[in-house]
Amino acid sequence: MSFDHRKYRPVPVIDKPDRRWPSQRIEKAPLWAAVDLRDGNQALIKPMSVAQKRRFFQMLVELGFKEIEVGFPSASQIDFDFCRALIEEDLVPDDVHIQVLTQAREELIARTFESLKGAKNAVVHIYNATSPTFREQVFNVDREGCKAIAVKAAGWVKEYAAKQPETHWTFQYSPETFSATETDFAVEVIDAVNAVWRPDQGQRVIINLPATVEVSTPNVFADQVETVNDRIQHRDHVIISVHTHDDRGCGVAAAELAVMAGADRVEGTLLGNGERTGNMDLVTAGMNLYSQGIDPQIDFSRMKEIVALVEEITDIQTHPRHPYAGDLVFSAFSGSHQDAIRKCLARYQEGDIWTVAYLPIDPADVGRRYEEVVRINSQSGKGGVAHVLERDFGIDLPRWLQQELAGVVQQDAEQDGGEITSERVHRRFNSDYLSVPMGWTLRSYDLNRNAGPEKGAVQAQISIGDSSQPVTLLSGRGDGAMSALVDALNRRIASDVKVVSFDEYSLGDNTEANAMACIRVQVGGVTQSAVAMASDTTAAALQAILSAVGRVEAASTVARAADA
Ligand SMILES: CC(=O)SCCNC(=O)CCNC(=O)[C@H](O)C(C)(C)COP(=O)(O)OP(=O)(O)OC[C@H]1O[C@@H](n2cnc3c(N)ncnc32)[C@H](O)[C@@H]1OP(=O)(O)O
Ligand SMILES: CC(C)C(=O)C(=O)O
Ligand SMILES: [Mg+2]
Repeated sequence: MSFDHRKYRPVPVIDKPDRRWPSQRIEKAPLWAAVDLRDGNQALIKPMSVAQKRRFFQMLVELGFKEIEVGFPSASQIDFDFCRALIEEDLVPDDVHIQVLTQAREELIARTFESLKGAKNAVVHIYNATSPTFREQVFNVDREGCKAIAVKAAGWVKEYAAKQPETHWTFQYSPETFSATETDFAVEVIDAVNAVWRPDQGQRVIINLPATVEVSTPNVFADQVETVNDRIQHRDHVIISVHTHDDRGCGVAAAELAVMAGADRVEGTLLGNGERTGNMDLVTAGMNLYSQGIDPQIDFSRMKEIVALVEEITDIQTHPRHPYAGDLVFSAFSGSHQDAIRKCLARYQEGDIWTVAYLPIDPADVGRRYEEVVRINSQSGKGGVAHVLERDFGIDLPRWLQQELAGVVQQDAEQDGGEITSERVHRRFNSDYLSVPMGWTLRSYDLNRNAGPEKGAVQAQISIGDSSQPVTLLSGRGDGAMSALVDALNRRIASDVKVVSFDEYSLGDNTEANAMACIRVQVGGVTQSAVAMASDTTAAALQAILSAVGRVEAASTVARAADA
C-alpha cells in the first residue's frame, strides 16, 4: 500500500501549562528581514543574475526593509559579486543592514567575510541543522557533536569579524530545523553560541528560529518559540527572529503566533517564494497587521509594482487568490456579497474607519480600483447588476426594475456560463428597456389643463411615430399627462392599459437627457416595463409608457403572425 498514513509520526507537542502567547496581542510590526535574494533565490529554477538582484534589492530598500539577506556569497560567484557591487558602489543606505548566509564551515565563513569587506552594517548568518534526523542521518553526530559545529563556527565568525573592524557586525545563528528539534536541545545550542558571541557584552546577536520544514500546527511552533524566549540566557540582549516555511500552509500564522510568543523579528519573502511551498509571505504578514490598524512599516501601497517585479524575476505567477495581492481578491461575484458591499460602500466616506462587508481592507490602499469589486456572473443578484449600472453608467434603477433586469442578466450569464461585463449589462438594459419600439417615438405633446368640462383635468394631444413615417395623433384626458396618455392609448388600442409602477429620476444638468422615467404597465393582462430618458420629466414619463405599450403590441403582432 503506498498511501499509508502509518508511516508518519506526529511532532511531539510541548507540555506547557505556563503558556502565555494565546492571550498576547500584536501591537506593532516586528523587525522584518527580507530573504528573497537568498532563500527565495535558492528555490528558483533559474537563480537571479546580479542585475536582477540589484533591481530586487532596490525595491526592497524603497519599500522600507532595513535588513535584507542578499545571498550566500561563499556558495556562488554571482552572490559574491553582488555583495561586492553593493559595497563598492555604495548602494546600501546607512540604515540598511545587508545579511549573508553561510554554512558553519571555516573556509565558507572566510569567503563570506571577504565578500563583506568595507560594508558599513552587515549580518553574518551561520546555520547548522539540529534535529535528530540531521544529527543521526546527515551529519552523523550526537548532541555534543552537533553543538560543537555551531560553537566552532561562532568562534570563527567572531575571529574573522575582529579582523574587519570597519564594519558594524551583527551575528546571526539559526539552529536549522529548529521546529523539528527537541526544544531543550535548541536552547542548549543557542546558549552555547551566545557564550561565544556574548550579546550581554554588546555584540548585536540575532537568534533565528526556523521552521525549515513546517511540521506542526502553528500553536506548537509558538510553544517552541515561547520556550526559547523564556529559557535562553541573555534574553534581553538577543533579538529573537523566526523564519517559517509554508509546507502545511501556515507559514504566516506560525510567524504571527511566534511574535505573540515573544519573537522580535520575522524573516520572509515577498509573496512567499521559497523552498518547496515557499517562505512565509511578507506581503500577507504585513498586510494582516495593516488590516488591524497597525503600521506595517513597509510601503505595500506599491502592491502592483511588487507583484510585477516578483513575477518577472522569479518567473512565478501570483495566484489570483493570493491574499491582498491576487487579481481576484477584491472581486465579489455572488449576489449577497455584492449587495452588502454596495450598501457599505455607499455609506463609506474618506476618513471613516473601514467596515465594508467582505473587504478586509480598502482596495484603493493597495492601488486597486473599486471597479474590480463587483463583477457579474450567474451567481450575482440585483444588487450587483444595479451597482455596475450605477457605477459605470450613472444609471440608478428602482428596486422592482433592478430585480427584473437582474433576472434577464442572470439568464444571459447562465447561457454563456461566464462573466457578464458591465458594458453588456448596459447593452441589455438599453435593448430590453430603453430602446423605443418602431413607430412609438414621442414626437410632441400638448397638455391643456382646464380645457375640458371637468375642472383640473388634463387634455392631451400626443403625436407619435418614427421620423420616417407620418405621425399618429393620440388624444386623451386624465388627471395628469400620464393618465391622459393612458386614456388615449386605451381608446386607440382598445386594450386595458394600466400603469402599475412608476419612478422618475433627475439625471443632473450635464446630460442631454435630464430625466429618466421607469415604468411598468399592464396591457390586457401582459406586464411590460420600459425606461425612457428625455429632456424633461413629462416627456420621459410619456415615452416610457409608449415604449412599454409599444413592446407589448409588437410582441402580440409577432405572436399573431406566428399563429396565422
Ligand atoms: C534551509 C536552508 O535554506 S540552508 C541554505 C541552503 N542553501 C544552499 O545550500 C545554497 C548554497 N549552497 C551551496 O552552494 C553548497 O551547498 C555549498 C557551496 C555551500 C557547499 O557545497 P559543498 O561543499 O559542495 O557541499 P554540499 O553542498 O554537498 O553540502 C553538504 C556538505 O556540507 C555539510 N553541511 C551542510 N550544512 C552544513 C552546515 N550548516 N554547516 C556545516 N556543514 C554543513 C554536510 O554535512 C556535507 O558535508 P560532507 O560533504 O562532509 O558530508
Ligand atoms: C538557513 C535557514 C534560516 C533557512 O533558510 C531555513 O532553515 O529554512
Ligand atoms: Mg528557509
